[in-house]
Amino acid sequence: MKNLFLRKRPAKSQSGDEHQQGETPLEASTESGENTYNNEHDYPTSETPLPESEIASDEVAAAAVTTVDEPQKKIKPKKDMLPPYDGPVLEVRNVHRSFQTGSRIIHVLKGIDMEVNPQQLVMLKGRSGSGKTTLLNMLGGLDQPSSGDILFSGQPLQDWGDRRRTALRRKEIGFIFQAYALMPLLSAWENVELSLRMADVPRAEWKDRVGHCLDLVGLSKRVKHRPFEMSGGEQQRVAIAKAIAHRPRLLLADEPTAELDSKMGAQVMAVFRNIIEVEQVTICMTTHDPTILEVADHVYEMADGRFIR
Ligand SMILES: Nc1ncnc2c1ncn2[C@@H]1O[C@H](COP(=O)(O)OP(=O)(O)OP(=O)(O)O)[C@@H](O)[C@H]1O
Repeated sequence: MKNLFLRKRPAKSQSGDEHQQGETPLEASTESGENTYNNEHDYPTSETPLPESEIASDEVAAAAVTTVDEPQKKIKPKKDMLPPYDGPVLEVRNVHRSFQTGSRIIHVLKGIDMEVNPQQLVMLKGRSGSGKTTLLNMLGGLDQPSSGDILFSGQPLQDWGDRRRTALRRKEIGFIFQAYALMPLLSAWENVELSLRMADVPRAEWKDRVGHCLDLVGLSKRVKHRPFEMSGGEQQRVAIAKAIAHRPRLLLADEPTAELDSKMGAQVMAVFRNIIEVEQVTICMTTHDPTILEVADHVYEMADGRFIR
């Protein structure tokens, strides 16, 4: 596959080795045809490309999936659930996870240590069954370690009750899945709006926020499409808009490009880099795909429940 990413950043392994970087322009196309829908939600939709300093080449400018009509605004993450904290978004210390199936105990995670810093794109790679999803579930408070600590913005999640962890997930974390997880009967706009409803964002803010998020992922002209009327890449970009709508600090993505071809996968990764800048979000994702690793700031490689690099 060609190198297709919008920005060039060194990817570091846990040992600090830097991956070799080449020219990595985003491939010059979008996967969908002309828009046939009008914007009935009355929000801005003109298509000024990213500033020149933000793009790698004219080819990229032609392809930019992240079009905006105003200089992009930096949006500060909410601080309502957590006190201000300058340290890592995630600190994982000697985490183990075992499951009991019948009389058997399966030791899946065997002493994980990691750190995810603000506005980083961190990838977990490894073979099927190595423990990536198990770890990701714990990072998002969906599961608890058998032992060890996970700190979210300095707060020990294991000391929190279920209700507080659920509130944290709703307000501070966005989830993206391999299979998009969109509501099939709702339009792109309504899917993103649903996320704001779930996070108790005041209704008065919905219109601007939904428009902004769909604009950020390059779908301002597809707001009325329902999932089955969109390509896989477009559906995943709606899922990203949905995941960031409530301004989470952390985005967790489980194999977000696994169902996509290389071009659409590259567009998704370009969107990830853009939302890190604009929304100041931090992203941790799993992948099998070696071709997307170079867009990461840091890569952790897992084998049999441990990091090997
Ligand atoms: N709830 C559970 N009960 C028993 N075993 C489990 C449970 N969850 C995960 N496992 C086991 O833990 C191991 C790691 O699973 P996990 O899904 O984390 O791997 P993965 O690296 O994400 O794989 P893939 O890339 O295929 O998604 C597997 O052997 C799996 O069967």
